[in-house]
Amino acid sequence: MADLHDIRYVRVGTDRLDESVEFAIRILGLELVHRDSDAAYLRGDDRDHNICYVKGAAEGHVVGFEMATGEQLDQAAAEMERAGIAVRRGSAEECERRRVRDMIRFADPSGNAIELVSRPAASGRRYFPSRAAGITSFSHIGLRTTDARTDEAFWTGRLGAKVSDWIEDAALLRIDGVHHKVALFNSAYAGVHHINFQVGEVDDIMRSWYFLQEQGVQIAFGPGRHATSGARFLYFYGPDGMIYEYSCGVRVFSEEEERVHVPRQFRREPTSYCTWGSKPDIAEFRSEAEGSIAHAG
Ligand SMILES: CC(C)c1ccc(C(=O)O)c(O)c1O
Ligand SMILES: [Fe+2]
Repeated sequence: MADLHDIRYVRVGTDRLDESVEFAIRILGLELVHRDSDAAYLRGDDRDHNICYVKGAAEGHVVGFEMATGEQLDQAAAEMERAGIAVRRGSAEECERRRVRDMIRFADPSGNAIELVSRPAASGRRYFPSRAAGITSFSHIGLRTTDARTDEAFWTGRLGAKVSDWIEDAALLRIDGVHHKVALFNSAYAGVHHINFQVGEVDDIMRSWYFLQEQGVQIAFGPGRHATSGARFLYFYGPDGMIYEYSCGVRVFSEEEERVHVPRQFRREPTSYCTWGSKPDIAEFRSEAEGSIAHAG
């Protein structure tokens, strides 16, 4: 079973490259690290980059995870091939574009493109935010799933993730002490649902809430507090309908807490998503059956 060290990057194919970069800098507060005609690399922490916007929506969404060693990467590739999963080794050019030494690529059962990488580039320059959003790190992604139970089995059985909690059948998955690095999100199609950045404190969330509204940015959900991780949150829309989340105070398990933690089952109801009473403006919640999250008090 693979042992994912950490989430590393998201690659977002877009037909609106300039707009996405502008939004990431002016609204989100990310630092532009590199830009060429086909791609733009941005970050919200000291790593080389966290998001790479790639020219062309056909490139789709890709999530990259770091393996601690090249040997572990090779082992993960071999294990997955033995299990009948189609694994492709990245070319030298693909590795260069991702600033990694080595990589493999495969899909989860929903069809989400996943990359495992070794020796991603470190950066000697500290993160220089483009706006005072208070971002401290890139932390997790919301990942669309068309079959939450099957994807959960893949992430836990093949990739070594652990379930921290469920909301209905959608698991919040951890790969280290942080409550989750992948939040499965029920959907009719695959792809990245949201990209999360941690901010320092709840004041950052509230300041951004006012700032985003002033800038005419559509708020998707919040400000609120997740029942599951305990994090205070704010979700908002960027270009192409991509959702970004700022949150702070996500639960971090100690080794002892991890050892004894039993995942909690939350029902699909408003208070499972937000203990403060905020209502989401998110398509999947709107299209829920009558009487569920979009409608219940
Ligand atoms: C609504 C999504 C899937 C969700 C649910 C819970 C948390 C959390 O506990 O922090 C999230 O971060 C989410 O994105
Ligand atoms: Fe999230």
